Amino acid sequence: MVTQHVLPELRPMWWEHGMRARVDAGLRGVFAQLPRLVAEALRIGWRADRARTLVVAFATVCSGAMATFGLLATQRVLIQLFSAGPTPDRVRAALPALVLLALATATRGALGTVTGYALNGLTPQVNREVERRLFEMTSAVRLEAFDEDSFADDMERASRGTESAIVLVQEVFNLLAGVVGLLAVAVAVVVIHPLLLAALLVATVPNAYAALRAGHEKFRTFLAGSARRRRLWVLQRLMAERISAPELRSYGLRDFVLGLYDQVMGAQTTIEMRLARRVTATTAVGAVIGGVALSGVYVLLGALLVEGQIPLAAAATCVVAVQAAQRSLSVVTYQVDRVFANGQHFNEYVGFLRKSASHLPAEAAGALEPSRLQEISVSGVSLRYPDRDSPAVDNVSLTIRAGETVALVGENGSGKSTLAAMIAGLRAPTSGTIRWNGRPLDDWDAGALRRRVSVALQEHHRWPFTAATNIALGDLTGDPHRPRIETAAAMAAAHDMIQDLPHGYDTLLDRTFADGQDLSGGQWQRITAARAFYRDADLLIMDEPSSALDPRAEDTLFQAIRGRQGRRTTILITHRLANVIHADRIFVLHDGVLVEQGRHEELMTAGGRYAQLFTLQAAGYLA
Ligand SMILES: Nc1ncnc2c1ncn2[C@@H]1O[C@H](COP(=O)(O)OP(=O)(O)OP(=O)(O)O)[C@@H](O)[C@H]1O
Repeated sequence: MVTQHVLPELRPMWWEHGMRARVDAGLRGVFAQLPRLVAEALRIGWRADRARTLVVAFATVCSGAMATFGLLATQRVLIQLFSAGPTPDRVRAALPALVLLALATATRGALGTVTGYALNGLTPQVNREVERRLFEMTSAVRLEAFDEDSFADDMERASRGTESAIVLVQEVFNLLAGVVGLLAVAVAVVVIHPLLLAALLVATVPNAYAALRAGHEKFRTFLAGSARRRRLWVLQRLMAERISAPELRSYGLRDFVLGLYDQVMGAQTTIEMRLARRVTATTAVGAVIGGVALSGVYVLLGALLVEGQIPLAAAATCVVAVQAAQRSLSVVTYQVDRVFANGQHFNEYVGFLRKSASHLPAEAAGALEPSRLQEISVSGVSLRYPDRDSPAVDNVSLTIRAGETVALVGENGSGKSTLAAMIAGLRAPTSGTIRWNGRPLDDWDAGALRRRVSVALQEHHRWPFTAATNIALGDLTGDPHRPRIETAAAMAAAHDMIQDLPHGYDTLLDRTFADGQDLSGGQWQRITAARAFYRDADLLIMDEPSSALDPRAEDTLFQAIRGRQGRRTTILITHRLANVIHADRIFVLHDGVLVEQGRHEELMTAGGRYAQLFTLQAAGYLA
């Protein structure tokens, strides 16, 4: 079997975008973008905590100034020590410069501590500010945003981009520290002897260029390995996770998956090894050029010394300066790469926020407080999902009056859930209008309207909270009320089951946490129904509430639903047609179109699609 067919090309991971941008931009592109990224990092820091950002910036620059002082003081010390005269006198003469050197060194150390302290305080604030803005956006966008193929990917990358924000800030300050350090050395060297600046450049620039090129090759290597890492990630999930473990064993898939591993990894490892050799070659060439250049500088210094152009002290200081410059330069080259790559991740975050703004609900045209439900009317409503040729719901019109229990039935994919989601206000129709008490849904205050509707979705979520909280989530307008929670649970046949859990209603329903428990599919479905009952809503929408329930639980649930009839309004979606016999009206959908409607007896007499489905199902029970 060809691996490509089993493990086709996977989507790039979030971090690969930054890497790819780095490789594509090349060295010149990286430098062109640096000023914008530096400005962006400073802006984030400034927004999160002005005082700390100022402290870090000030300490970084001062620390550079101290480096200049330090080098100049070093030279003064050397001049005094190399001057003529008895040794004790020379040491005494060097003392003031030595004190200055010690002071500059100590101040630099102190400034480093101040910078670290301020940055540590800045980190949680930047993280919080950036993350909160993301969550404010992801929890506000319309549901339709999630239908877009790229949305989930963009969000994944954006959420990783939040982690890059503080890294970007820190690295920009590191970069600034490196640049200030370099300038400090340059200033000190010029003050000592202008010619030494040329020597300094010769000794450091070739090495720096080689380091940047090697960095470029390393990025390419990393990128080449990304396909391997993505596949490894998939294979790891298949071979090492709980969810796939039972099937892996029951079908004896171990050798098959290990075979896939060998194929994928064999090819990838060869590519990576080839690139690794190139990185080593570039680094080695860089090191040789750097070494030769440095020897040249030392030869130049020797010549200047011999000809008496510079004093011995200046030559010695220059050696110290070259070493300091090399240290700063390696910081700068490393940070340039890091700032660029993290800047790209952060760009993903900024871009996501910008793009998502187009998915935010329109500012409420009307903010009317909705009145108690009297009637819902659906007029000529259609919805077409993106990338779908035919509409999921096609020109449907119907009316539901307060107190009615109506059922939406039809085969898989006929549009029942989509129609219910539009009635619940979770999705906007592509065309047509849904009215609540005669006014379009958009006229009402969206939050207030939602509070009057309770929805048990087919694809319900398993919230990682206790059983009690899972039910109380149905209505967070007041404090959770235990007797009310238990009543809702009893209506959904969940009460006894919850009491049997190790900590009853206080059992945590998530195995990721210590002491957490998992429930069966049917047990979760009971909790979901209980949550919907807990919200005492005008309109209850239940989408396939009993697909995983045992007959006894199903009976309890439908009794509770029938108990609402005449008092509250219920929309029921189910394939178990025995449960819709008592509905006030049954709407039959087929390929998104409303093809029949009426009471059970009327539809049976009509002998249409509903009658066929019902008879088919009933025959199964009688056989
Ligand atoms: N988010 C989505 N994006 C694209 N197409 C979708 C989406 N949700 C549903 N569809 C498609 O819309 C059509 C109607 O789906 P819907 O879930 O409303 O049907 P249903 O009648 O509730 O089906 P079932 O009985 O299986 O629950 C189907 O063809 C389905 O594939």
